[in-house]
Amino acid sequence: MTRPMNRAGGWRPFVLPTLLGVAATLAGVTLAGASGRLIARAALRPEVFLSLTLLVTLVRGLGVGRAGLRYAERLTGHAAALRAGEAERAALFDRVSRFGRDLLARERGGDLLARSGADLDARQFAALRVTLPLLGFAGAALLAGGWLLSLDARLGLSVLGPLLLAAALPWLARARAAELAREEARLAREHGAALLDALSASADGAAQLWAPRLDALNGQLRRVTQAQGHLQTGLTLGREALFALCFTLVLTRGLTLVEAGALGGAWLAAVVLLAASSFDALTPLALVPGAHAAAQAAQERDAELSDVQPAVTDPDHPSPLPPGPLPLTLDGVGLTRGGRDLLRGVTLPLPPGARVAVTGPSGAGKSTLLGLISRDLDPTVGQVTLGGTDLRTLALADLRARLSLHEQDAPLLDGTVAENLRLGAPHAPPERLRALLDDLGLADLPLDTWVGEGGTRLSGGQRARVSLARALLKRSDVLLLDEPTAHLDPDTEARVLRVLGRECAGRTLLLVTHRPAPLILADQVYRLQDGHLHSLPTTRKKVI
Ligand SMILES: Nc1ncnc2c1ncn2[C@@H]1O[C@H](COP(=O)(O)OP(=O)(O)OP(=O)(O)O)[C@@H](O)[C@H]1O
Repeated sequence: MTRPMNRAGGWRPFVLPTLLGVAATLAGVTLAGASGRLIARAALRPEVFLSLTLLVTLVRGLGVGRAGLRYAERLTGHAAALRAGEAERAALFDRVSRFGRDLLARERGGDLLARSGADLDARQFAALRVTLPLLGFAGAALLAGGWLLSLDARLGLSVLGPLLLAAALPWLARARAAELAREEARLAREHGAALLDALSASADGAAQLWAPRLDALNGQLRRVTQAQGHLQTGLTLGREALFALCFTLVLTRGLTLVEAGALGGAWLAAVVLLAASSFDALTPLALVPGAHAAAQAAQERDAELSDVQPAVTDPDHPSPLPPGPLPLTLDGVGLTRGGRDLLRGVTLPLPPGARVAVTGPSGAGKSTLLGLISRDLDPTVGQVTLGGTDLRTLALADLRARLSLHEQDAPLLDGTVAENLRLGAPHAPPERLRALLDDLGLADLPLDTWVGEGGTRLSGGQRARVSLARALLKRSDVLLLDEPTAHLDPDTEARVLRVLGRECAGRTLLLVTHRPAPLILADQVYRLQDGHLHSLPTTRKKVI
């Protein structure tokens, strides 16, 4: 699937900057010609300098006007590109958010970063880096070529021939330039991903394993950059050689015309400078194939993502959810994951206020069971219902508003403790946040503590309790808690369980745990093994 470049903003915002850019190029070419004529006229007959007022004004006007046009082109061009980028960014966020964490199972962090960095840059500036130079050059070639052809056919061809040949050089080198641009983008993504891996593995010394990989990637990137430099040098040399040819041909033909009286001496300088400045308009063309390839590659990567279906999708016409606590039911749920039948015919009724715990061996699918309820994934057979309605027919946002989820690895967002807590309860007063943290044994953790990426600046136990507090603060009907007391010493665990007992009142609780202590919260305990749920006897005691 291909889309026009700068799809989100369309091409219209780039019309004005492109016209301004072309006008600036033409002003430059005309300025060179007019200056040549002026200098030559003034040098040949200084006494008539005053009669050249019109020419002087034109040269001055073009000098100032060209700078003004170029400035306006940059201003409007970048504004248009940034606006297009803004729309692209929003569209990208929309696409990425449909996948949620699934995307990280699909591609690495470095790839994901490239989507919003290099890819976006390549696409949003495509019009300025590709279309504008091409049109600018076409305008310059038409103006210079047209005028010179009208003066003398051979004079015109002396300029147009080398000029078009020089323009063909980047076109001839386009395959190589595209190959290098794509390779550079690929290596930069690889490098970003390897760097993130190395950073996250740095604590256990495993980063050393990445050092040779990073070195190798650096070396490859250097070689690609050198190859790009060589290509550009080759193109520059070719262009200069053709300019030298053009200059010789124009001068030879021009002098012949002057000698024959077909061309005024003062016009010769104008002709030569006009030819020279037409070659200037060629300079940005050398980067066009690379910029075009980079934009195309970015677009292909984007299309690839657009063509992939996320694990769960929002229904087009979601069913409404009645207010108030609703029964949640897993009804004959089967799930095949990674080629394995992880869950088989699992049925679990969770009426409002039910308190259920699930235990079972590692890898049995306990967290996956919670994921089916939060719709991180859908069952292969059977259904999960809320208030009798299949979750797949509910808007994801509606469903998730009814749930609080504490995950096993308790991921926090890079921000303060208070910011993390407020994700669950945006309007909770600081006193409520403080009191809950104190209850959970986090009296020493100030609300303005910066938790770092993923919460890495906190201990495992602190991170788990901040995540738990976030889940509890959210006023939802259903609490899904995955290992709520992991990382805690027995005293702290007992304290946390007391808080949970209090905060779960009137809410449905489904907790997953390997530890015996949290089972005290449950009215019903199940063991998940070999894909089946087995009910276990419970002896629920009062949580102290
Ligand atoms: N994103 C994924 N894609 C494919 N398979 C996955 C994915 N996440 C987990 N699995 C697989 O699903 C199975 C169940 O994982 P799950 O995390 O639900 O087990 P668990 O019972 O919670 O284990 P533990 O007690 O160790 O936390 C595992 O075999 C795992 O490899």
